[in-house]
Amino acid sequence: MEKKRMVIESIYLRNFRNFSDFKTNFKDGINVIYGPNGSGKTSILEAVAYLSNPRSFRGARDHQLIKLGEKFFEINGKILSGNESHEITISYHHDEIKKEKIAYLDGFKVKRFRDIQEIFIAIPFSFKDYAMIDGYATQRRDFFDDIFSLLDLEYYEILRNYEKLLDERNDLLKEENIDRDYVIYLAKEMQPLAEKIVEKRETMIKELSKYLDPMFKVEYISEFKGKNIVDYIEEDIARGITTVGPHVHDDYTFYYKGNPAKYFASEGQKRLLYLSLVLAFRKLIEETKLYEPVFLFDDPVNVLDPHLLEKFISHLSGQVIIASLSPLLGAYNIGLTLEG
Ligand SMILES: Nc1ncnc2c1ncn2[C@@H]1O[C@H](COP(=O)(O)OP(=O)(O)OP(=O)(O)O)[C@@H](O)[C@H]1O
Repeated sequence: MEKKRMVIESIYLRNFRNFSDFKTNFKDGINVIYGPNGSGKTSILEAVAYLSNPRSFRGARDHQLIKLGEKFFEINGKILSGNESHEITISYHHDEIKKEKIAYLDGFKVKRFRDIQEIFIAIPFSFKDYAMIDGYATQRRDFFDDIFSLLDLEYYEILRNYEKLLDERNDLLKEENIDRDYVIYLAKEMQPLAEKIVEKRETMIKELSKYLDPMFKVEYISEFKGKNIVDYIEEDIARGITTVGPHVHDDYTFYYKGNPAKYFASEGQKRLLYLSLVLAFRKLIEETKLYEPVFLFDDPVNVLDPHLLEKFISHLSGQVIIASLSPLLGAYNIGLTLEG
């Protein structure tokens, strides 16, 4: 079956980050948004990604995306999805009276945000994220959770439901008079989801590993596996938080030539490892999905040396949008000034 190629043709931003009113076109193939620090390069990638998955890939809360002093933002994108033209608009309104996020597809209100992903998928990678190799477990979990959510929509749903229950349980555990029965009930609801998360992480890391450069290896270790959330109720009550689950101690370890990358790999090798992960993920999408998404890369030019950058660009196909401090040869360059 022919792949559904996804392309964003233009974007129009209102009150998004530093932009009051901004429009640009994109070409199919490689696009480079270039401009000085603070001109809004990453914000444009963030807006494109938001059209596909309405939350900031930088971890910002929605209200932080609204231009300071304003009460709403709106992102509008013209999309080519296979042979069809579509228009996606997402607006977020935030003031004392209401907080409301609405998505429209071709002028009609969308019931479930994930329906948009049938039309448009844009996958962001921030090359600064290679720091997660040395960083906290939570950064590594977030990195893989994002990737796995794109590879498997069921994983995304399970994770979302688990996190909702977790938030609710953690709020309850902080109360003075804890409703013990309900806290236990929530633990029991969370347990099967937690087990499924671990199972899916194990499967997907195996799949991803097939495409990783053989110099590198990534291992997923779940300390939660075999545990039951409900058994830790006393500790949870004492500490006011859910202390076990795949959100706590589960982690990923990277290896370079058989040794833990964190301690053995040079900075350049860690960057190469990150690049290899990105390309492995890309390959996996190519092999397993019936669509060709748009890839968004923040700052590869700063992180990769010219040789790696060339290698990276030679692997790219489909539509790609890169944020960079300077224009790149052979790309469609979109310049920004500091005013946006
Ligand atoms: N909610 C907001 N309202 C107004 N301005 C904002 C808001 N959020 C961020 N900014 C500003 O928007 C500008 C653009 O930020 P962005 O991270 O997109 O820049 P960039 O071009 O990617 O920079 P760099 O090259 O330094 O990474 C920054 O000056 C930032 O301080």
